[in-house]
Order: sequence, then structure tokens, then C-alpha cells
Amino acid sequence: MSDSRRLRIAVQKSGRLSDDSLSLLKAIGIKLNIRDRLLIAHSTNQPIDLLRVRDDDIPGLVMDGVVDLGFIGENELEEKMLERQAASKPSEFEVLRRMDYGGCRLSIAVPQEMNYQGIESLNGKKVATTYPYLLERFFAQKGINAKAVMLTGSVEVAPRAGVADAICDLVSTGATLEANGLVEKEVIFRSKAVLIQRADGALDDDKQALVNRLVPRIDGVMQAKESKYIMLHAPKNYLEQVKSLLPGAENPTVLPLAGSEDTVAIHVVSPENLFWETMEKLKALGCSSILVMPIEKMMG
Ligand SMILES: Nc1ncnc2c1ncn2[C@@H]1O[C@H](COP(=O)(O)OP(=O)(O)OP(=O)(O)O)[C@@H](O)[C@H]1O
Ligand SMILES: O=P(O)(O)OC[C@H]1O[C@H](OP(=O)(O)OP(=O)(O)O)[C@H](O)[C@@H]1O
Ligand SMILES: [Mg+2]
Repeated sequence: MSDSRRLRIAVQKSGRLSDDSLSLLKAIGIKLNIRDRLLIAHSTNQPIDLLRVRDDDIPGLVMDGVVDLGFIGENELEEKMLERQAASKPSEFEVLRRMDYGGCRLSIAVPQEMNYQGIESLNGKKVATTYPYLLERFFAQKGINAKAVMLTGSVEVAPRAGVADAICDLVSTGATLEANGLVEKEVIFRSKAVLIQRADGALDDDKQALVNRLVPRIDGVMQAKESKYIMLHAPKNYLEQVKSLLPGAENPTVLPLAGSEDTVAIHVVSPENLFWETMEKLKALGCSSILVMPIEKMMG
């Protein structure tokens, strides 16, 4: 059963974005009771329902106002926006946050044996892709006369199957391309996951108030992930040198150490990790008990 007063969030049911999106919701304090087969999951501690769907459906669900928020890859979002614009369907949405996961690029790749001399080599060729609108836009911008052939899966086998001359697909490590004898040639779009909301002003006041409380929590979780709490003992005489080695240590907490005149304890929240090289330099200055700890949550 769904209740339209509850905030509806769409997430990918099973795929590259699922685990990270669910972990984030958990980290911002939303308890969910997820049963694998079910399309909908109700939060047990917030007026929130989760809709678990294929990622292809998420942009449309948000743009049609069926759900209030959605986690989606920018590649899929931009493609669906172009598709809906071409069909004169509503295509408005608002990006609330760009996430730190789902990073990939949409690239054109060609068979190893192809004599590729630059994008002009694609003139008159067929390129298989799941993203025809993004690809056609790229061709139009570059003045290339090539044809996008739509395939919903197994794009990387299209050249071998004789269906196309090249492909345009998502790449992260490049392992899939390599395994299929393809070489990446042009990056046409760089993507990460984003959290989107229905068009500006489309949410009622209660729902918008809830969203406005959740977004700073997302910032807090993302900031915490990048930050570290660093503690160490340092010789008093080298305090300035130690501070200059610690990222973000303009105003560290400096505490006396019981029973020691010439050593202090330094605590600092660093906006980045402490590299082994820096730890070695601190040690060389006479520092000891150097601890680098993860931070779970942060609020300014
Ligand atoms: N190799 C990758 N590394 C990181 N992110 C990726 C990678 N491949 C895809 N993504 C991102 O994750 C999104 C979902 O990818 P996935 O492969 O799970 O989609 P799908 O097969 O279309 O799933 P669905 O069954 O939901 O339609 C992509 O649209 C992209 O934004
Ligand atoms: O460059 P790589 O690290 O090899 O990643 C790229 C692959 O990852 C994605 O597919 P995924 O593995 O999610 O499977 P799918 O194609 O079945 O969705 C994408 O569609 C590529 O095929
Ligand atoms: Mg999909």
C-alpha cells in the first residue's frame, strides 16, 4: 500500500547504484525493511517509501511526479531527458546533490584492428549503444555523419556480431572493453550518481521540509567519508613543522601530556586521508602514537 503523504524515493532495484544508494539512506538515519522480491519498501522510522525499479525508469518517474526523489546516474538522466524532450514529455527535475559513487564515462570504442584516425573515421559507420540521444548529440556537435544503433544490452559484442562497426558504452576500469577486443577512443560524457527531485516547487510543504532536513545529512555523510580524525604525540619544539605536515591543521587541538614536559598531544580533523609518506615524515620529526581514524558523521 502506498500513501501519497509519504515521501517517495526511487532507487535502482539491482545494479551498480543499488548498494551505495541504500547505504546512504541508512547512513542518513532512514531505517528500511527491504524484502528482495518487493517493489516497495516502507521506512519504519520516517514517512518515506522506497520504490525499487530498473534505473531506466527513474528519470521518468521523477519527471512525471510519480516519485519525489530518485538516485540515478547522470548518463541515464541526461539520455532520458533528451528522449523526453524529443517526445515533448515533461522533462523537468532538480539536482539536489552529486554523489561520490557511480563514477563512469560514456565512451566510443572501436575494434583493435580498425584503422582509427580520429572521429572522422566514424563517418558513414554504425555505432551500437544504449544511449542513442547522447551519441547523436555528440555526432551532431562534431559534424560526424554516423548512425547510432540502439541496443539495450550486450553492446560490446555488436562489432563481432556484425551489427555495428563501433560501440558507445559505459566504461569504468576498461576491463569489459579489453575482454572484447575494443579500444576506447572518445569520452563523450562523464557521469556520477545524482540525487534528483521533482521540478522546483512540486513538493508539498511537509515533504519539502523533510527533504530539506535530509540533504544536509547527506552532505554530512559525504564530508565524513572524506575526512579523518588524526591524533598523535609530537615534540613541543617541532609543533609548527608538525602542523605544516597535517592537512587542514590550521587550528589543531593541542593538549598537554601527563608526566611529559616536552611532548604534546595533537588532535585534528583532516579533510583528507593521511598518506603513509606524511606519517613517515611525522615519525622522522619525533612524533609517535600516530592514529588515523574514520569519522562516521559530521555536522558543521
Ligand atoms: N562500471 C561501472 N562503474 C561505475 N558505475 C557504473 C558502471 N557501469 C554503470 N555505472 C553506473 O551505474 C548505472 C547503473 O548501471 P547498471 O549496469 O547496474 O545498469 P543496468 O544494467 O541498466 O540496470 P537496470 O537493470 O536497473 O536497468 C549506470 O547508468 C551508470 O551511471
Ligand atoms: O570498464 P568496466 O569496469 O569493465 O565497466 C564497464 C561495464 O560495467 C557496466 O556493466 P555492468 O558490469 O554493470 O553489467 P551490465 O552490463 O550487465 O549492466 C557497463 O555497462 C559496462 O559493460
Ligand atoms: Mg538500465
